[in-house]
Amino acid sequence: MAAPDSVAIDIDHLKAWIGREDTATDVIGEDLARKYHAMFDMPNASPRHGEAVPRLIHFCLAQAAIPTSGLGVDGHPTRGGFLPPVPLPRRMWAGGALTFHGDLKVGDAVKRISRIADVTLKEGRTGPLCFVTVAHRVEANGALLIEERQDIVYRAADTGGAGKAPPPAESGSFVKPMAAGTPLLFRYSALTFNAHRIHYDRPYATEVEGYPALVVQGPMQAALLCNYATELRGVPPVHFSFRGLSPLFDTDAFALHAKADKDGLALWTARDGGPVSMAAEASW
Ligand SMILES: C/C(=C\C(=O)SCCNC(=O)CCNC(=O)[C@H](O)C(C)(C)COP(=O)(O)OP(=O)(O)OC[C@H]1O[C@@H](n2cnc3c(N)ncnc32)[C@H](O)[C@@H]1OP(=O)(O)O)C(=O)O
Repeated sequence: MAAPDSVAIDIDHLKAWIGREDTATDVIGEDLARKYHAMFDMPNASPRHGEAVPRLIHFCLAQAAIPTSGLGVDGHPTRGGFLPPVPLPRRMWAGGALTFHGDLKVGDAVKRISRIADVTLKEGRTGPLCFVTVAHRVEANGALLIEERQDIVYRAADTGGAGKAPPPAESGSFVKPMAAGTPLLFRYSALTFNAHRIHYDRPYATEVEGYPALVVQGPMQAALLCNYATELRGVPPVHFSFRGLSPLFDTDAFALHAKADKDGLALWTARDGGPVSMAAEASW
């Protein structure tokens, strides 16, 4: 992709999307619960009707069934519908913060109400960044169960200037080695109905967006960390937040790290010898 010298961004036009709403519904089936557990090698391989499902499984729910002809070059729905038409080519999931008011369960009829909460322009070390904040409310059977802030970032085309490498991550008090690998990335993209090509199309990820390999999904790293927090404490967190600090690639061996902090657990992913990729906080 030819990197434009500069991209004109009409932030007032993009801010006109603030307040735009979208509502979608779904039902948590036994099939999804089974596949989600299998994808992450979790115990309880066949959750039954009425059983609680893992935190963050809702990223798989109520995804927009946009016709394939309605996808843009990056595999996401063409911008300018619910999400504003940000003219920067490279989208990433930057982070999020969630409060859980209760458990989602197999069989729940789920409604997600999403609203564009903010659109901001920043200058990062890697160039211009346009953040779109989406506020989601997830209800099941009429009760509010999840309040979520989702941060999406759009970046300029790669110009080869990645900047100074961040320092290596420390090791946690608890460490769980992981291997991403393409089958896991594929399964996560498929279960979330997310066709973003940086996660499965290696020529696109490397030659067009300029990454060294396939990019490990941010929400998947968050889900792995949230599952790890649940495993360490024995109960799922009430508050969970996460922020992507540097990309993680499918070619990396990486680990989940955790340590106690004053509010609960600090968690992070990092490739062996590499910087923090996804930093998270869990509290109960
Ligand atoms: C699914 C899916 C997509 C994905 O899953 S993509 C993979 C997951 N995401 C990532 O791997 C993101 C990793 N993070 C980065 O690559 C960099 O942090 C990023 C976002 C490119 C920004 O790096 P910069 O070095 O250019 O930025 P600075 O650190 O200089 O910060 C500039 C200002 O931006 C704010 N900021 C930075 N990162 C974040 C963040 N993650 N969340 C919120 N805000 C962020 C930072 O605070 C600075 O703000 P000031 O107000 O202080 O200026 C899919 O698409 O569906």
